[in-house]
Amino acid sequence: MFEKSTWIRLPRNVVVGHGVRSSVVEVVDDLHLQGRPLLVTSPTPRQVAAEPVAADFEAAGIDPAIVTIESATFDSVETVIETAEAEEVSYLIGVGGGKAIDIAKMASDHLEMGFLSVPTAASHDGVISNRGSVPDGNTRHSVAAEPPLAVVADTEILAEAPWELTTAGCADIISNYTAVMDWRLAKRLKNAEYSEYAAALSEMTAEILVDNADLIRPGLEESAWVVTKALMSSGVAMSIADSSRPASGAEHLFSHQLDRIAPTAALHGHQVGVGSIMTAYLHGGERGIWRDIRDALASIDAPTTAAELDIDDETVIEALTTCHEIRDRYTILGDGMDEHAAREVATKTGVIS
Ligand SMILES: NC(=O)C1=CN([C@@H]2O[C@H](COP(=O)(O)OP(=O)(O)OC[C@H]3O[C@@H](n4cnc5c(N)ncnc54)[C@H](OP(=O)(O)O)[C@@H]3O)[C@@H](O)[C@H]2O)C=CC1
Ligand SMILES: O=C(CO)COP(=O)(O)O
Ligand SMILES: [Zn+2]
Repeated sequence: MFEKSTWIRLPRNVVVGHGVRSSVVEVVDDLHLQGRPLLVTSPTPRQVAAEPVAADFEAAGIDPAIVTIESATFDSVETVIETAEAEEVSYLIGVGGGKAIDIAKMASDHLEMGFLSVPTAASHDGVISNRGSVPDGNTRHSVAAEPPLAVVADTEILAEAPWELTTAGCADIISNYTAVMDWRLAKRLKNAEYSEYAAALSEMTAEILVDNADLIRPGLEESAWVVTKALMSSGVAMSIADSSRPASGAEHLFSHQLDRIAPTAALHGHQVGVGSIMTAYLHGGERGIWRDIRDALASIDAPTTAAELDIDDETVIEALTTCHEIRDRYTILGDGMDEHAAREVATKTGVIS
């Protein structure tokens, strides 16, 4: 008997472009959302976008509530839940980088309310995804959550954000190459659940971004457009797979481990990019695509070395040799790298000196 089934959850409206911040109220109307929104934001995005969005609601005769969170923690999720209940809001709007959007996503899941995603940085592919990522004990990776009802990505705001946030988003996309290699390996060796459509979309997204690398330049709004479309496409791949597998392999394990052990972690996208150089080497050796990944990262000003991440060499080795333990996800790291092998791959790829 045929027993396969799939349920792909995606936003209904995705609005990307110059000045679309002022469309948030219209998008809410189009979704037939009633009542007050709670804007969930963090300090800088509050000034950049949440205050203007709140003013747009007020002008439309809707009184929005607003809560500012400082850190990606379950205490922040709790604060948002309490505020939503106290203010008697009907839906949430996450306005910010990955932190604010993930907190809004997790809180809306708990509250069984819809939420909208309004990114202020093109820094990660969780903007549209059905994954939420809030550190929980020793866990740093994402978990299943609701996707946003809509995404409103204003390229004017995204282009004015610090350039390194955009290069982090690019690196998060470039790392899809190795994520998909790991996924295929896990399918071959461990019969991991696999979606050819999601894998193809994820790889194609990385390819289109790399092919358009010459359009990705500081101060160019076209860059925000190219990167944001790629972030959306990668997030959709995760939703099709109902897993972060298409966009997260061993390079993400490496980054999650750095978040735990490095005294000051770098941006998520930058860490996974450097991880991807090394895991590409592990997949293909000298003749593999690791140089292409490194050169693509370098061409858009993303870090390619531990020094550029401001992380010391020994922390890189510790993360490489221990990160296979942090999640039940088979990758090229198998049951772990020994220290000599880790030092070799990190040195040969120039990640450490
Ligand atoms: N759910 C998912 O599927 C995914 C989730 N993620 C998660 O996303 C997070 C990474 O997101 P990231 O955006 O890098 O992290 P943050 O949200 O912490 O943002 C990084 C920094 O950028 C600042 N910022 C944001 N927008 C602007 C702006 N327009 N101008 C100036 N500064 C700005 C923030 O300010 P401030 O300090 O004021 O907030 C913060 O200091 C990680 O936690 C990662 O795990 C990543 C990929 C997928
Ligand atoms: O960052 C992600 C995809 O880019 C999400 O992956 P994780 O599930 O590893 O957190
Ligand atoms: Zn990522």
